Amino acid sequence: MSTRIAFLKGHGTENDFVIVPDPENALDLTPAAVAALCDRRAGIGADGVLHVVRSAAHPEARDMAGEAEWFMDYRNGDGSVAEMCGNGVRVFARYLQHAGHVGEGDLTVATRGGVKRVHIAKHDSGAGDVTVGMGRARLPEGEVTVGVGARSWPARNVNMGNPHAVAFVDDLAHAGDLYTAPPVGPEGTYPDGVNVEFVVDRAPGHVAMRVHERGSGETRSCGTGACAVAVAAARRDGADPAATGTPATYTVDVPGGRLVITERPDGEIEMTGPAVIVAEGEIDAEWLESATR
Ligand SMILES: N[C@@H](CCC[C@H](N)C(=O)O)C(=O)O
Repeated sequence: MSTRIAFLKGHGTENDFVIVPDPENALDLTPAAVAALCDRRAGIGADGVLHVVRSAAHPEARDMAGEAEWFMDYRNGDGSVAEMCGNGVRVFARYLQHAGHVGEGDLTVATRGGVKRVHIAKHDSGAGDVTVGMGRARLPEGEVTVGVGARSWPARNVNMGNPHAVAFVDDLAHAGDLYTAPPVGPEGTYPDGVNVEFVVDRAPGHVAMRVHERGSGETRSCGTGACAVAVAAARRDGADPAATGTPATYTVDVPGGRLVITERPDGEIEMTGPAVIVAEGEIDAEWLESATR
């Protein structure tokens, strides 16, 4: 009988992940293995993989081991590595709770974007029950442009640890089928690729978005994207918490649900939403090996 690798499946506002617990970092999770796991027809299917490793056992996280016991080694569905995944951190925390590594309340998670503080609420407030401190947004100078077919829009360049281009549009249908990455200019602005958000207004402090994620295609939600959208919407609306001392809160509807984002006067951004574990199982190691050959 071939070796089995334990996995779980989870999602946050339908941004879905294969979770692979590997505390001692013993698995060789190559880009091809990640892509095989995320394949929605031949694999388990997901937008990305959450490789769960003890910080002390991962070369990229060892420095954070004193602050956070667990490292989220996040990979996009095509096997590429990303700096951060906002929904991923919330689902990662839910997994740690599910596995009995942590309880409700506060915890820390090491990511490539630094140590993130997470709070798992005892009761769902209605907005979902896992909150993550996402850190500060960076707003690099210079306007970018996003295009779809014959249309193009000015967009805001927002960095949430990972890169985003946020375009306000009249109708989310104008984003088209999003089967391929929308072109973003000027060329060379995002040498490592970019996540692109299309946004419409729903009401004051309430927007809706679609996203094309670097490395995953169109997804049903993107946490870092929703934060980038909230910050872009706040600046467009003349709200700058650092300047006014007043927090700015935006409700961001995504195809897979709703996220609530608050930017505090110190610049810290908090995101709240649901995070769910839906299944557990075993991967056939031989299949994974052959799928990556
Ligand atoms: N879905 C994620 C973002 C995942 C990484 C992104 N595709 C990238 O390459 O930057 C989120 O919830 O933030």
